[in-house]
Amino acid sequence: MELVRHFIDGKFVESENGRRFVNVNPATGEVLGEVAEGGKPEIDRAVAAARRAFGEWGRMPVAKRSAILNRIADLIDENMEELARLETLDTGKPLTLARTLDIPRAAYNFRFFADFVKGLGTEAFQMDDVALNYVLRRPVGVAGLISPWNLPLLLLTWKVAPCLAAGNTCVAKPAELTPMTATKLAEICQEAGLPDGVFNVVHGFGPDSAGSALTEHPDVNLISLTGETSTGKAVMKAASGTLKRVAFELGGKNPNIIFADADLDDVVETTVRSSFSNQGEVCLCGSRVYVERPIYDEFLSRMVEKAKNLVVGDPFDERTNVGALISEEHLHRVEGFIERAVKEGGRILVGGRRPEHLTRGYYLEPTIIVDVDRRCEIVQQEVFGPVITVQPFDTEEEVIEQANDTHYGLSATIWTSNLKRAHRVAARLEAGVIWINTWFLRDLRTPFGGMKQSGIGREGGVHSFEFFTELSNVCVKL
Ligand SMILES: NC(=O)C1=CN([C@@H]2O[C@H](COP(=O)(O)OP(=O)(O)OC[C@H]3O[C@@H](n4cnc5c(N)ncnc54)[C@H](O)[C@@H]3O)[C@@H](O)[C@H]2O)C=CC1
Ligand SMILES: O=C(O)/C=C/C=C(\O)C(=O)O
Repeated sequence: MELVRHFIDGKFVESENGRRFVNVNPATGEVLGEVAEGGKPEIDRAVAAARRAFGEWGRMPVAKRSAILNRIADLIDENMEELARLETLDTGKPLTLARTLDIPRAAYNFRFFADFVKGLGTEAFQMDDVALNYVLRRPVGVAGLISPWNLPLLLLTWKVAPCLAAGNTCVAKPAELTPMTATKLAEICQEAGLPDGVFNVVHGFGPDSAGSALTEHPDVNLISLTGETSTGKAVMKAASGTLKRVAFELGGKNPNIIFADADLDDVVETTVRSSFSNQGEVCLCGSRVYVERPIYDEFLSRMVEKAKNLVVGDPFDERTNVGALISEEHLHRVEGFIERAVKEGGRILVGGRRPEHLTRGYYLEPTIIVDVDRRCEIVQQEVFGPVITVQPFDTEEEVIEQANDTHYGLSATIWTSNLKRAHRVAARLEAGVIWINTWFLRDLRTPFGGMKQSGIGREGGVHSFEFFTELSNVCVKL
């Protein structure tokens, strides 16, 4: 792609001051192109355009809005190959994953919310023969949607689709490391007939840039962010000046709890995925693996074997399982976690290095670390890379206590053939999303989000609409 531009009020534009930054392909380290670097002036223009468009879009009949959103979904499907290629160039993720997860889910996000909004109801309460209360639901206004680099189009559309379905307009601020599919989505929105100003994209950085200008803007009503926990804290402060409503999906340090009676073939196959898919750059990855002692050794030997056989390399090669990490800086960050884990007594069973056969790009071998203490940094902090720790446990009580012992609370996985135990453990885990004998199986009607420092609020189904709509109670005296 040549220059990646902003999309403001239906036009692809550069920044007023002409500033740009470079976009790097993490699989090669080569420059892919330049990106317009937005700041306050671009955010001001985009917010003004979104505010102007709000009246007409918010009042449009739901069926008409829904038809436009379904058209966007169709066009995402039609542009599948190009979108998948752009996502792989930007992120370094395997093309096979972009084709099977990221882009199909982006289309489905639009289709799902376009349909869901048509069945959305409200409440009514009768006070005997005295009065009737009914509730009006309406869009809130202009939303700021801030997304991360790991699943760029999937996570951007997870916000844009319900936001627009509810009748709001928005300014999206994609992650600076992965700008391309957001601008392609703008082209698609235009082709689908979305009115100018309803969806705007401003590229740029977070602090002192487009991100902070958006979160501080007095005419933005809502901020939805997916990103790091520390970013959530900064955005909350910035948004407090004008008391914006916020929804945050933040980091995770998710426990994967494996009891001895689980189906080990299934466990190993899925745990390889939940540890290393998308290079471990998924907030839902089960990076802390707890294994009941009787199967600990066998589990480890099978996992090590599988991890060694994963193909790390060129994301465009269909045989590749693990692509490149997002950036050189992130690769150093992940390597730093591994080094400190070893200093704290951890033992690397497999991986821990850059693959020797890859001389450029930001690759890391899938890594399994054992013999770590529960207080080690690697057990407590989100790494966001292809790195897991594995620890044995002896009792249900002990593993629940360890699983809950971080300040995160995003997701958890439980493996057992004893369903009574599975339900009992699930009820005690401090996590917003819990899987039993599976991982990353998503039903978009369900609440999605984190407890503790993993987030504020829930997205999905009616929960997205709770965030993206205002309610007014009307009390009528009978
Ligand atoms: N809970 C969840 O669903 C998910 C959480 N994440 C988390 O995101 C992180 C990886 O993504 P990154 O892009 O590095 O996260 P990040 O927090 O650095 O950036 C996310 C977005 O926020 C923007 N941003 C950063 N600082 C900002 C500020 N002060 N004001 C306004 N905007 C700001 C960035 O430009 C980017 O668009 C991981 O830590 C991961 O846990 C990622 C995906 C999903
Ligand atoms: O399925 C979803 O809606 C979200 C999935 C993944 C994340 O949020 C994440 O990695 O970051």
